[in-house]
Amino acid sequence: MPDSAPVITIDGPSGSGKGTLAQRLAQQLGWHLLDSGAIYRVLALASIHHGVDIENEEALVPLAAHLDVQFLSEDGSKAIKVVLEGEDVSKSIRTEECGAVASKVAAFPRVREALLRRQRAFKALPGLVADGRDMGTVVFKDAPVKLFLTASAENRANRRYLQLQNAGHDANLAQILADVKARDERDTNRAVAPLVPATDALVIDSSEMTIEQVESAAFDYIHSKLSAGAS
Ligand SMILES: Nc1ncnc2c1ncn2[C@@H]1O[C@H](COP(=O)(O)OP(=O)(O)O)[C@@H](O)[C@H]1O
Ligand SMILES: Nc1ccn([C@H]2C[C@H](O)[C@@H](COP(=O)(O)OP(=O)(O)O)O2)c(=O)n1
Repeated sequence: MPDSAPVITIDGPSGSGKGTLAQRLAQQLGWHLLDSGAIYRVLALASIHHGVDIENEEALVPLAAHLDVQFLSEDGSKAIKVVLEGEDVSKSIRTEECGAVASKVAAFPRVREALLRRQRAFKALPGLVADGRDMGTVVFKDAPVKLFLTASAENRANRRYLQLQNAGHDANLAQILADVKARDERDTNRAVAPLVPATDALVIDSSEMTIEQVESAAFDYIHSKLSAGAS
C-alpha cells in the first residue's frame, strides 16, 4: 500500500457524465470522492444568500476562504448531503441557474486559489476519485490516472434535460442547450485553470456510449495504469 493516496481525476464539460462515473468508481474501489463542482456551486449559493456581488472578486475571496460547507456521507465514498451553514443545500445547488453562477465565480483566479487547499484535503488513503474541470491540470497534477470525459453539446443537453425532468423540475431543451454552450465557452476560455484535457489524460467521448461502456473503458485504463505503476 503506497503511503501517499493515489488519485483518479475526471474532468470534462457539463453533462459529460463525470459525476456518474466518479460515484461508480469511488463506490467500486471503496475510495473517497471529491465533487469539486459542488464546492463552486455552494460558493455561488452563498454569494446569493449573503448578497455578495458575483462580479466582485475582492468580495468573493473571503467568502470562498471561509465557506462553511460540509459533505456528509454514510460510507465515505458517496457524497450524499451538502450542508451550507447548517442548511441542506444538496438539491438547491443542482439547478442550472446555480451552475451558471458557479461558472462565473469560478473564473476569478483568487477565488480558485482560495478553494485549492480545501479540495486537496480530500486526498486520503486508500485513494480519491476527483471530478471537475481542473482536477488533472491543476489541483492533482501528479495524479497517476487522469480521465477526460466529453460528449457532443446536443447529447449533454439532452441528458441534462432528462435528468431535470426526472427530478421533477421544469425543463426546456433549447434553453438547456444554450446554457450548456454558454458554460462550455466560459469554462474553456477563462484565463486560469481552463477546461482542457491534461496532456496525459485519456479522453473518452461518451456521445455514443452507455454509462456501463464508459465505466468499463475507465476501469480497463485504471487497471492498466495502476498495475504498470505498481510493477
Ligand atoms: N454515457 C451516458 N449515456 C447516457 N446518459 C448518461 C451517460 N453518462 C451520464 N448520463 C446521464 O447524464 C446526466 C448527467 O450526468 P452527470 O454525471 O451528472 O454529468 P456531469 O457530472 O459531467 O455534469 C445524468 O442524468 C446521467 O445519468
Ligand atoms: N474543478 C472545477 C469544478 C467546477 N467548476 C465550475 C465550472 C462549472 O461550470 C461549475 C459547475 O461545475 P459542475 O461540475 O457542478 O457542473 P456540471 O455538473 O458538470 O454541470 O463550476 C470549475 O471551474 N472547476
